[in-house]
Amino acid sequence: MRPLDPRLLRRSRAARGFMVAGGALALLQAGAAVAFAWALAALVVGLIEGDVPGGASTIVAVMLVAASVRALTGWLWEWLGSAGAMRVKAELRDALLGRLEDRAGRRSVTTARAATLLGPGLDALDEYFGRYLPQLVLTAVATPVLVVAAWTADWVSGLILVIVLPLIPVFMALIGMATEVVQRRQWDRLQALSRGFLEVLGGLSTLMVFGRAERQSRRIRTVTDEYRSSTMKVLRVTFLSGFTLELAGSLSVALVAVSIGLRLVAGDMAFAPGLFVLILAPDVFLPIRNVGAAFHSATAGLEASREALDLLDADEPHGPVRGDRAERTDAAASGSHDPITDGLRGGLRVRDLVVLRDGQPVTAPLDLDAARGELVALTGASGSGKSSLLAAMLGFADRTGELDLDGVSLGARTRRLVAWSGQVPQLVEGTIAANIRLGSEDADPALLLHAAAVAGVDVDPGLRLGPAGAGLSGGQAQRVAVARAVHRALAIDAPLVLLDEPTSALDVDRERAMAVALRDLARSGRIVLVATHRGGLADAADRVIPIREAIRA
Ligand SMILES: Nc1ncnc2c1ncn2[C@@H]1O[C@H](COP(=O)(O)OP(=O)(O)OP(=O)(O)O)[C@@H](O)[C@H]1O
Repeated sequence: MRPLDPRLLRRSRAARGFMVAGGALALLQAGAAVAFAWALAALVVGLIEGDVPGGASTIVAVMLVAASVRALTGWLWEWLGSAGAMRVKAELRDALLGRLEDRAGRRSVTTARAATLLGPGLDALDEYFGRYLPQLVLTAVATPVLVVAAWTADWVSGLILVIVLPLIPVFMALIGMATEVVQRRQWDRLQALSRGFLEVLGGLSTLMVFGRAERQSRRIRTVTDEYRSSTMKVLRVTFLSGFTLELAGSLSVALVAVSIGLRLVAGDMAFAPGLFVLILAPDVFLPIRNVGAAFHSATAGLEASREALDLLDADEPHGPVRGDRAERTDAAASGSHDPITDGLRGGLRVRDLVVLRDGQPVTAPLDLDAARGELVALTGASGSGKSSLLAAMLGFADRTGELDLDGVSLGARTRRLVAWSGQVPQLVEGTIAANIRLGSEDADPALLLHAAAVAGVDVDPGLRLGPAGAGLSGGQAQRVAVARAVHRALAIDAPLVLLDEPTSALDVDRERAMAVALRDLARSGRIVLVATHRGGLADAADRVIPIREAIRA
């Protein structure tokens, strides 16, 4: 495990700032340590010899200033550590969220992994920045200054320090190798635990109905036990390595002390430089010993930041064009300046569109043209790819082929132009009105009633829903979700409205009413594209596009 991942410095401005400010603080701290050791040695020797150079009060003042500077730098380190951790976490979270949004719908990053990484994973950077990195910077910057000061006073002690100091990093490297394995195993276990919890929570009612809840609790118990035992293993390695490093540090200081003692007794050395080096020697080893002690509490942060950086550095897939990259390519080819707003012409145009999931085609090639004002129905067998086509239009799934609206390539970057409701209503806790206005809260309040009327919402907009929108029937929830998409379409004047199975839970009369209302919505100057199995909605559409199933290898 590397003590500091250079990618962190490359990626994070805050981390670079931390290192520069830390370097300056370390120099200040080293200077204060040298000044304190010199002043104390001068005072003691002066008092013994009856002649304090410059006067005892001056020396005491120097000692007080040096001690104050050390205390101040200690406090500044605390502040720098927490501020640095906060900023770096925010930067990494921001970058990761951006990357995960690009990757939405990909299986490579599971929800549990993302949640663990973004939450407790990056929180572990507090220890890393708060305790470990300050000591690492001190070791890199202050230790050489202290060694040079000791060498200047007594070259033999300087030489001993130069010989024994590298032993500690060697021990640390050996311990680091052992730690890496146990730490990675523990991180994997934590992720497995989160994954298990998330799956079980998501499907709890199903598991209970099918009598599988007990088996799942046994599974969680097993994973928890494994996590507990791997935590104990990490702790064992931590204690052992702490002991080893303390021993190595103490023996090294003892070596310097013994050599000085022998030479003082033999009269080969003056008392003042000997005392100065003796006072300074523990300070020389202190940062490196602290690095060892803080290393283990920081490894969780190191491991999480490694994973975050791996994810950020992961190569984009080759071959098939990803949603947002397709936009850029198409925009460049058409020479357009603002791919989102320029060149409004021509409605929806789809050529040879194939949606990819995990790099594999899941739809047959599709051609489609739709003009503004049209209600278009995508129909086809279950699994033929209707939802996947909508996902590609939203930039949630990779695709090949051309897909543009009014001459602008559709995908992640144009998502804000599209109003959408999915197959599952996905309502949130709060009032029906808040659910409908979600994301467009500033819109004209009159639009709420308009959208509710289009979607046939007949429940009181002030009614409060429970967590995950609990409190409505399936059909009611579906209509609220459609109302939300319609509200957004009206609020942002979206040229494209995508609705996935908007009438699947409605009776025939309500379906007919919604079909008419959606056609009217289209007539107001937008394309309304619905994926549907229902004849009633398809019959009302201006255009019906049958989706063929992809031929799979
Ligand atoms: N997230 C995903 N990852 C991988 N494959 C997927 C994913 N979602 C869908 N698929 C696959 O893509 C194909 C098309 O699925 P899609 O949901 O688009 O079909 P659909 O026509 O909307 O089906 P339905 O009418 O049942 O909703 C299916 O074979 C499915 O297995």
